[in-house]
Amino acid sequence: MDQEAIESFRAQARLYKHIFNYVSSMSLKCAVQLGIPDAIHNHGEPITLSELVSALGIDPTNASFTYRLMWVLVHAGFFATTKVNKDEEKEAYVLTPFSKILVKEKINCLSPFVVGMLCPAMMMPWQFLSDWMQRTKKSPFETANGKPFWDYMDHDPVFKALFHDAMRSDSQMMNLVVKDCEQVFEGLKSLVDVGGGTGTIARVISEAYPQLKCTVFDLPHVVANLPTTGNLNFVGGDLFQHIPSADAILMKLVLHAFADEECIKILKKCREAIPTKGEKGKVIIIDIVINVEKDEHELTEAKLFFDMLMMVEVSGRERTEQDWQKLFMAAGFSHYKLTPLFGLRSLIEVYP
Ligand SMILES: C[S@@+](CC[C@H](N)C(=O)[O-])C[C@H]1O[C@@H](n2cnc3c(N)ncnc32)[C@H](O)[C@@H]1O
Ligand SMILES: O=c1cc(-c2ccc(O)cc2)oc2c(O)c(O)ccc12
Repeated sequence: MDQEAIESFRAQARLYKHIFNYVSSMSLKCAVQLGIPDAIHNHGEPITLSELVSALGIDPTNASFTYRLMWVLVHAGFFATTKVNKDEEKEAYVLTPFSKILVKEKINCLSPFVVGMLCPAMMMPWQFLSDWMQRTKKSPFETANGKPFWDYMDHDPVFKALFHDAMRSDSQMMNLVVKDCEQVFEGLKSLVDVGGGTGTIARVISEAYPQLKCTVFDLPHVVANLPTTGNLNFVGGDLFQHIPSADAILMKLVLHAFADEECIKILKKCREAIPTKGEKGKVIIIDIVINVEKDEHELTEAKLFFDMLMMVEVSGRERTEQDWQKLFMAAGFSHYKLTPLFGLRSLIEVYP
């Protein structure tokens, strides 16, 4: 075979891998729905195929399907295999760092994120992306689901629960870093978590800093019936209309859902809500900052995926540090301090 033909076949294999990347994500979703990470964890030692099939309540005649699912997931690194004992040929499955964060009893379990992000309402909009770019005014999400993201959520309780569970599980990971953020919260008496959802991150902060009065501010249907506990309370409203006053405003994964002009409006409202004189008064943003030069290839790829996700679902975008700086200055802020956190997010303190 000549060089050109060899290259074409290599390119074909790479192309097919990309075309069928969804097989990897959907197989992972299937594993989470079946409870495979929990079954392996609860077994307490490497689990053989027949033990796994039995633990999952799968009909033994379907064991070969489970074997093939595990084959692709082991190949992708979600699980690993080990020999049951040195002399035996028999293999058994174990968790890897990837699947350890899918075990339900772990505080940082991301299983709800897998199921929520891969639900039909989130997947269908991708079918309308090229159409939207060429001619449609409605966002891909609206074309696919009949309503814009937040309106649709108000009318579909199943989607609402899936999405908020996904965001809650993503926020739980913040437990791992909040204790390292003392200098961000020290000296503050009050904080409003704008677009704080059902209050996961505010609850973590209010427990870590009992002197801090924390308010979660979100759409009325999101915070309806959420009770005040200790130093944590909930207020419903629209962030474009009015933001409650406090020493600091927190916005985690909120601004990336909006276009630049909307972000400037929101930031101006935040500036009105905090003290603009003296030591206190800042906006704390936890969001993605794209840094192609500094980040590893895989991290940039994940951030670019989120950029596409924001475009398709809510007409938002992820930003570089320069993009963020422009927004802060346009909204009348004077300076900011950017601290990269672990994983995808950075923490930005923005001052009047
Ligand atoms: C991606 S979620 C982030 C939730 C939470 N901050 C977190 O990180 O888990 C964005 C939140 O913004 C809220 N939101 C969207 N539009 C809003 C508006 N106009 N006024 C108030 N909250 C809004 C949504 O209800 C949602 O809870
Ligand atoms: O569908 C999403 C996903 C996110 C999201 C979740 C977790 C991360 O670490 C980054 C991004 O954020 C969203 C969002 O802010 C929004 O307004 C709508 C949809 C999503």
